[in-house]
Amino acid sequence: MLLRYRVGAVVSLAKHQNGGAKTVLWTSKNFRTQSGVPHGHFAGDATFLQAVDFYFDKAAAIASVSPDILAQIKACNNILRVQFPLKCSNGTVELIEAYRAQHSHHRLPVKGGVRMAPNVNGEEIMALAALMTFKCAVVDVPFGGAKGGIKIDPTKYSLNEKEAIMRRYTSELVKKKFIGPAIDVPAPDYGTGPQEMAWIKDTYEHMKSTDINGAACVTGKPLEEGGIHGRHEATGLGVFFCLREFLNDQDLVKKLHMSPGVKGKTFIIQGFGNVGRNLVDCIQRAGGLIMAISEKDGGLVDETGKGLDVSSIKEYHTRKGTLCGFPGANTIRDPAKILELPCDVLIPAALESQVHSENASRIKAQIIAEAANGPVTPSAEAILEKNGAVILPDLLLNAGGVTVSYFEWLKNLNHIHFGRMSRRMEESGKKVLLEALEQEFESKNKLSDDLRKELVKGNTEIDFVWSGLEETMLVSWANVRSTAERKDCNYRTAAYLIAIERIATCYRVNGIFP
Ligand SMILES: NC(=O)C1=CN([C@@H]2O[C@H](COP(=O)(O)OP(=O)(O)OC[C@H]3O[C@@H](n4cnc5c(N)ncnc54)[C@H](O)[C@@H]3O)[C@@H](O)[C@H]2O)C=CC1
Ligand SMILES: O=C(O)CCC(=O)C(=O)O
Repeated sequence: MLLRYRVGAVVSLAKHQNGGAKTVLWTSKNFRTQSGVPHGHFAGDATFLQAVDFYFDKAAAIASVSPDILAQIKACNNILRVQFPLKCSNGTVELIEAYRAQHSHHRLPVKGGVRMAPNVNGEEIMALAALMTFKCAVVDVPFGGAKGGIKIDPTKYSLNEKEAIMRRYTSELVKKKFIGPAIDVPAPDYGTGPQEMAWIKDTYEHMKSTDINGAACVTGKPLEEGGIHGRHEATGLGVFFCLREFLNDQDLVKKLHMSPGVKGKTFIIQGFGNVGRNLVDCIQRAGGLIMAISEKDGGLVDETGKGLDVSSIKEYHTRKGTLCGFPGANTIRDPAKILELPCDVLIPAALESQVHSENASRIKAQIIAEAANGPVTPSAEAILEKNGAVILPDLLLNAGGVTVSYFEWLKNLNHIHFGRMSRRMEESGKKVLLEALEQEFESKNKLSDDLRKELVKGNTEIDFVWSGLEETMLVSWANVRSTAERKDCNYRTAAYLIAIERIATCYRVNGIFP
């Protein structure tokens, strides 16, 4: 497969020495040779970056966009690679390797998570950054795409060491102007969460103490640090909203010989982290049956036919740090095997390239819901689709996270939380209305205090967030569904097509500087 790269705004392969940090501002061109063996590459499959390029090209072929603009949209603009020393708790010094890729600046700031994983490499981060560009465009969130990665296994480092790594990484981003509320806004991803985001914010604010919008330099922060209610659950909930729409669609499920609805459907989830844990709650509440869950070191399979007891499993997982050995289910040590068990919906919620050319033909699920980024390779997609399965693609399905990050960023720029100005006003308006109705109808059966409270309740921040998230996911899904129908293509191609045409419009309308 041919990969075309463009030299981005950060051009020369220049090395700087600063305080022990070796910084290389790479062109994308020289990246492949320098970054080593791409993570997740199964023989016979495209690498993650090749996969994103492949999916892009497939949609580009049916887009009404000129080849020169397509080349611009496809290219990764900047990639920053830094190496810096970490003074470890045992007194030794370790070299840490980290990245930030900014794929597209057609909208600013650029946006995307930062992951911590042992297999992080430049190509992977470029693929993830490109996905962020297309994801934001699909759900109409006004950001360009970016992604960061730190090549460590976070479970092997103490809290103090992780803090030092995150703060140094942030300081490198500040020095290279790769972070800021109007420039580039990181968020949580695989292996990171609110604590890491708090360190990013604090470091940024120390280095940029006059930036009144400093809190908006990162999203996914703890609530006390300017985070927003609901960001933690947002990705899982967004996945659920889309999946629920698909399963409630009589015409679509009929084609899979299924009855409509979530209730009674069987689900398998790979990865019990932020996305997976929040998602299983939504599925269970809607009557879905969780038949198996896998983690890195093994997973659990239901033996009762009624679905796993998820709340007990969560408690066990939090306490033991593993799923294995949970008494109420069958432990399977090889997590890869769990993907192949019978179910209606398989939800990969861990890493890329998990369903590949070698295992795709053994997948029994008819619906693959991509909660993770890039879990299905192009070869696997071809096999799954040939076998009649439907794939709900990552760039639509897991966009709930960045959607709520957008709300958090807006909240930080506004310096006020959603609902603060309106909640009591809504409540007093509704009270007046209720009292007027009661007087008018002289109701003998007055409303109970509880019902009255419920009826007059004004909207709080979480009400705004859920409403905005549901609206975004449902409108985006409807758009992807109708585009797929109109263009006679799969949902992934439809989502890429929507993204490409939106970004192309942006170039057309704004022009190209200079
Ligand atoms: N956190 C977020 O808001 C968003 C995350 N995503 C994507 O969702 C995926 C998961 O992210 P998070 O849940 O945030 O990460 P996380 O780090 O909270 O959880 C991921 C879990 O997957 C497990 N895992 C790793 N390899 C596995 C394997 N082979 N089999 C089974 N389990 C395995 C890990 O042990 C970990 O518990 C990633 O692809 C990420 O890029 C996408 C959009 C937003
Ligand atoms: O919340 C964000 O800004 C980005 C989340 C993310 O990294 C992703 O959607 O893959």
